[in-house]
Amino acid sequence: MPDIANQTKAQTEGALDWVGMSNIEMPLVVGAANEPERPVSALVDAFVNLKDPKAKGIHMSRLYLLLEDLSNNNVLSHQSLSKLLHDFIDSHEGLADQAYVKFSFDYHLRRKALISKKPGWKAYPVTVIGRYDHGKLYLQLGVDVPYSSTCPCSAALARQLIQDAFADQFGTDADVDAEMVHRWLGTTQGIVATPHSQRSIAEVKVVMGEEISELPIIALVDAIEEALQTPVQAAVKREDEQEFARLNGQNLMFCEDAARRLQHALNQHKEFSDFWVRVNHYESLHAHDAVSITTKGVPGGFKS
Ligand SMILES: Nc1nc2c(ncn2[C@@H]2O[C@H](COP(=O)(O)OP(=O)(O)OP(=O)(O)O)[C@@H](O)[C@H]2O)c(=O)[nH]1
Repeated sequence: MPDIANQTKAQTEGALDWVGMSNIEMPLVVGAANEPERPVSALVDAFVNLKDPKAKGIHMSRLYLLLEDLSNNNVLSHQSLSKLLHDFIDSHEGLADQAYVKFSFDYHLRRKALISKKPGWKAYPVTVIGRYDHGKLYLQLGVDVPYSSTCPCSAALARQLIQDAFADQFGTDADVDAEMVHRWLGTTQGIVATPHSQRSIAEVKVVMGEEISELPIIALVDAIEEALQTPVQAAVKREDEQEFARLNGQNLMFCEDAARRLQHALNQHKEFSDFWVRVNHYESLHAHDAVSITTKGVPGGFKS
């Protein structure tokens, strides 16, 4: 059989940064810290550099078959990722000395309701990137976390309308009957305006330091949800919805507030040597989004 990659030379010579395959469909078993191993349906990007300017091309099938082996016989973990990248390079002796792989999948977690504690599934889009670069291993974990954000400005404007409605109803200096006020507060006129809120998504990427041996997916999701306080819910009874309303009211957030909360929380996690955060508030006031971006500020690290 003709073997173009091995037997012919490049028509135009030149080294290439990355060559490989994108969007390979593949089932995988994911091994994350503090969770049982879990099957997922992944899309995979696999690349090596082509350092020989005269070589016709890389051997895509070798990368594919190494991924096949991971899919069938192993679990996606820190260790298997590191081995995979080394195998990518070993399979391209003389052609490549750098390797890159990216796995994208939804990772389902059981999350408990706020008060009733009823469990429900939530799917978190996760990316795991591994790169073997000039003898150094680089591992990145990314997750998108949906949450609710209520506008602090809108809340203040709504409070003012409520104060005005109160003055209209009871006057400003008369003695008021507490029982009447209590009853009035329970009517639509008592809460005459409500602030707007929106479903929002925090996109977070972290670089995993060398001390991390298991994928910290749950720790990262927990850190983000703990910082924001208003993650979207799965199973919801009325007591849970009421608690969600209270949490929204007590955690009013511009996109700047959300990004700063995440910045502060991720700075506490020393095992993440770098981070990048993009907060997207899909506004209900506007047809456009409010966005803020921040990084840890590591020299040579993530850029906004
Ligand atoms: N390098 C390269 N291969 C491509 C591309 N598009 C499709 N292929 C195909 O990928 C297939 C696998 O290539 P190789 O890994 O070299 O296959 P092989 O020669 O059977 O495998 P080895 O014996 O391990 O070298 C070949 O049939 C190529 O034609 C491309 O853009 N670049």
